[in-house]
Amino acid sequence: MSKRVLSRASSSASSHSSIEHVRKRRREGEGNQPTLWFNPNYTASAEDAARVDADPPLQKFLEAASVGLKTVEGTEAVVHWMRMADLRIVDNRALSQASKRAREVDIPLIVLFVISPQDYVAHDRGPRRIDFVLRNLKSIKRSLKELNIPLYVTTHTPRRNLPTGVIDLLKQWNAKELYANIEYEVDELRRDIRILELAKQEGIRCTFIHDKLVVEPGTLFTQQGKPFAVFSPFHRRWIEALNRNLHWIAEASVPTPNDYEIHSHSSYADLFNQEVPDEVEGFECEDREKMKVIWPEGHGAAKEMLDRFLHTKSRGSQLGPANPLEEGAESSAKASRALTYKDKRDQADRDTTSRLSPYLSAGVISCREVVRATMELLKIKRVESSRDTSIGTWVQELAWRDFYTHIMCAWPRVSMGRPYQEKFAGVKWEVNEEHFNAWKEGRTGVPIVDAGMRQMNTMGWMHNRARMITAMYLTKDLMLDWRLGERYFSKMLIDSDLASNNGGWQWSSGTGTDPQPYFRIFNPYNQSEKADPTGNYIREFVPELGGLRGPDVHKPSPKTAQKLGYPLLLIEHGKARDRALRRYKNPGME
Ligand SMILES: Cc1cc2nc3c(=O)[nH]c(=O)nc-3n(C[C@H](O)[C@H](O)[C@H](O)COP(=O)(O)OP(=O)(O)OC[C@H]3O[C@@H](n4cnc5c(N)ncnc54)[C@H](O)[C@@H]3O)c2cc1C
Repeated sequence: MSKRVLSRASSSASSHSSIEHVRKRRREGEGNQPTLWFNPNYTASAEDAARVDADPPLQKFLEAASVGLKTVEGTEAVVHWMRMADLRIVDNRALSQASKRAREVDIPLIVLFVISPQDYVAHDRGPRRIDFVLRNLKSIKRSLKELNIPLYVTTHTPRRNLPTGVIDLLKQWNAKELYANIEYEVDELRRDIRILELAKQEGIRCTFIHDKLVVEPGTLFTQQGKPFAVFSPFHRRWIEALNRNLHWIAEASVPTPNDYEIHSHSSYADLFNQEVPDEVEGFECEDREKMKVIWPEGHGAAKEMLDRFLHTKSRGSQLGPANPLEEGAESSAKASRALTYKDKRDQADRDTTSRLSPYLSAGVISCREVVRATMELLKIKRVESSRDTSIGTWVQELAWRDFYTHIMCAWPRVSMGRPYQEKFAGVKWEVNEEHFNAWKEGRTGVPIVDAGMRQMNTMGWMHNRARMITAMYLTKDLMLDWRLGERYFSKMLIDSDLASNNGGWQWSSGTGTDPQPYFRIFNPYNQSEKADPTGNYIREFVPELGGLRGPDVHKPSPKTAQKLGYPLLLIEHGKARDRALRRYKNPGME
């Protein structure tokens, strides 16, 4: 097992001191290769995490933003800084406001995107996610050009002086107005606090806007005035507050075109000629052509996928790596996947869910637009989010998306490699590279686990139920550290989102906010029958078992497995379950 994997595979006191040691030696940007010779801290100490929780970066950022400059003079352009989670022109709040401001003072609008490879390393981003960003940027660049708005894409390393780089660009363009949507991750908030400081010194006004979520963080509180740590009461407040404030999901206007003269402007005309790179060094996407077919870029594609989810029924043909916009789906509202979601969503053997997560994670479509679409479908004037209806159940998933980002903002420790429930920091994990590799490659001998992992390796996406099953198998059956799985998912998923991924992993490992304690341990075989009643999911992704029918496909006997060249079990579920219960009950003990 590599040193890096080992260092994250244990949270004992001795391994902490070795992490500290490595941390001291490896400083950001150290060495001569600025892009790749960079090793961020993966696991904060309990003390550091507690300090950050006590004074969360979002709070500090909002305070810094509130004392920023209110007026500026002599600006020649307005800049919208587009980020990793707002890659769209339609219904983009900061872009819309930047455009309004540019029209108000009759100056051009410039859109900026900064590729920051060290941030991608720090967040365990994978090549598919980065490639998806680049593909979307190319599409946005074309659309913005039709509005005479340049999109300027630049690459910056090291990340520690990225704020200076951005402010220098603004100075170069004589732009004293900067607009951006807020990114809620700890590193990004700290970066933006620095931007605010530098901007103030340089007479630049910054406007940061909430855009990622349906309900912004810091809006919902318990009766005791605390952030919610449990989903059900959070969700009750979420839907109640949303229906009282429907303007929260109002559409932001599309940007107004710049004057055509910008194409002959001495400083800005060249910005149109600069190309979006095809790839980022260190993040070359080997299966790009396949990803382009399964996950076509652009708001138009996202909108079409949403429409199909709302108006067409699920198809077995969409089970694997297929083009989601293929012709042939029957169009009938009654057969809509959205209207059968409540009963069918856990089924992985058809495209029962929307598959919009890559688009929502990268902000190719706004979460507000998808909520509005559910209201239009039902022809209602309020948001439906009850568990009793299919649309309501689907909207509730969007509330989960909000919830996990709210959790990260209130308890930033979770994104610093710490469990939400600190008492589980000492749980004894196995260190077993062979088992970890078998899990990653889908060779555990448990068909539903292997199908899920192979689906992600093939498609860059995994069905939600399979994510839960595979994550729980890693942490409770193989007893391997949840952070190893979190990191592997993040690198492989095209929809990787720090808050949702972390929330999903901490839910599955029992270290998170979930009131159900650690002793919820999935039986993977029972789960398999529910998630894959036809067995088609397993047969699609585990071709060795393609000829099996009935219960055998969920649990082939050792003799059958051997005959078919399918791996034998790594561990027996009953024994693994006992071990997990023992270790969670007594953190630190064998
Ligand atoms: C271990 C684990 C890791 C995960 N990692 C990610 C991740 O990196 N990025 C990500 O977007 N989702 C993640 N999820 C949540 C969920 O699995 C995916 O959002 C969902 O499978 C995407 O498919 P869909 O778009 O068809 O979802 P639908 O069922 O159509 O749901 C609609 C949207 O709601 C949101 N959503 C649905 N379920 C969840 C959930 N449990 N938590 C948060 N948001 C949700 C997504 O934005 C999704 O696109 C993870 C879940 C687990 C258990």
